[in-house]
Amino acid sequence: MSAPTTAPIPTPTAPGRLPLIGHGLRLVRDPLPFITSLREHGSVVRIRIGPTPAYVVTDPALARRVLVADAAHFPKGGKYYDALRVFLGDGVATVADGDTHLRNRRLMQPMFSKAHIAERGNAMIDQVRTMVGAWPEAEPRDMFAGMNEITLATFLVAVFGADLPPHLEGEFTALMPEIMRGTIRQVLLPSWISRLPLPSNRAHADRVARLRALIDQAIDHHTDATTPRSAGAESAPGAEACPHASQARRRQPGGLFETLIGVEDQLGRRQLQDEAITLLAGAIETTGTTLAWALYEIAANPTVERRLREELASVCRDRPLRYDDLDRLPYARRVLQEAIRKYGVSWMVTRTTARDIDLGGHLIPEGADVVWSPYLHQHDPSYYPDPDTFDPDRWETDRAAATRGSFLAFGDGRRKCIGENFAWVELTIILATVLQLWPRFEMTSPAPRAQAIITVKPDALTMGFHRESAD
Ligand code: HEM
Repeated sequence: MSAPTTAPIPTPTAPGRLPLIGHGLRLVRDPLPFITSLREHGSVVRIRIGPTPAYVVTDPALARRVLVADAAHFPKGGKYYDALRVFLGDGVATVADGDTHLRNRRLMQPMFSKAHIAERGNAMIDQVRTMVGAWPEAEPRDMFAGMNEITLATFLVAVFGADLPPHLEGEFTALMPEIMRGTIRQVLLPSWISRLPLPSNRAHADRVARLRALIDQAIDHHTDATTPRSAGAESAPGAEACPHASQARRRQPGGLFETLIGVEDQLGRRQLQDEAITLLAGAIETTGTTLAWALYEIAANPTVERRLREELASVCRDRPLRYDDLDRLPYARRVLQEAIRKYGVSWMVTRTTARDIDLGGHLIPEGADVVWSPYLHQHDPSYYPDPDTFDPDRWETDRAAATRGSFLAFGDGRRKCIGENFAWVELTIILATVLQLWPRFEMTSPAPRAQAIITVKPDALTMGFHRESAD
């Protein structure tokens, strides 16, 4: 950060502002065209959400300054995170920047190391095979809801182990969409309305309380299920190199959450609950939406489908997918990356300014909301020619260089997505398993429109799956 040495560049205000609501209506009615249109007006553009100004960063190099180089001056905070905290508590995604965030993030990081995820890989594959294999043939499936269900179940198996009582998974599945809707309501409405004793506010609070109780049961179940080994038991080769080696010796391998339970004395039970809820909220819809879009694009692009199936057949032959196969599926990775690029998945993420600050010559006042948008950058034609075209080959090494650091789907810097490694593993497992178990699938609804709510989701998308291929 540096104080401006010349007069600040005047920051343009986006056109179409209405009295009282500012750009609120455009953000609700057509958020994606609106947010991508801001690039035409400058690299930092002022919008108004109601009476409050917010500064949208349209240049990915400046977004990186916000997230990395000048991150200390652009902390997380503001109304949006206050509303999320009602649901997520002080989990790693919502807790303010500072020592607590750094410490908790450091304690959580080993949970998502490649080695720990690899230990859960085959259990995740089993779970996905069971669910995807049970789909009734040819019956139209709602892909957004269906993919969220699978990502939730896979996440639970990875994090808490394979033997959670079935009622927990069922209740999580029923509660999460309602809670997400209630949370959006609270983010959008003035905070005094969220505090009124309205039936909708009470119902939201009851659901959040129920989710907390379920999470607590999952943690207890996990702790009970992990029995101590006998004193003389051999440890796994290489276990000493792992920072959680003593924990691994004490317990049978369970889920990824084991590493957090191992530091419960440092975090406390309430914090463990907050972290589990945060991970649940961060993990499900992001990956579920990506998969729904990827399958839609595959159904719409026969060449992409053929290349995916050829790659999978060359690696697995006729046997089921194994964890070790995942790194040998580069085309599947490019397809998934392109689905994430084309559809966002996050379209609006916020920071506040800790002081008056110069950003690319624009003076942003202390306490202002600053918006950055992976979706906006990933649709910038100067980095992604023909951005509305689904083109997995743009991620081939020689062409990918042209994106020059503008791919910010997982964020960057100190608040970068902690679940990125996990997301790639889970996405690849689910995509490959659907292709292996269903030789043919097709759209059974008209082409969906992208709808920006929490993630950029399809407004309506159903598909049918068939055991016989077309030829
Ligand atoms: C396609 C999948 C995913 C995408 C595109 C995605 C995207 C993001 C982005 C953009 C951020 C940064 C937000 C910010 O800077 O304010 C983030 C943070 C986060 N993500 Fe993800 N995410 C994905 C999957 C996951 C998964 C699977 C998990 C959990 C297993 C997860 C957990 C989190 C958490 C806890 C944070 C907050 C990190 C912090 O503030 O320190 N995400 N994610």
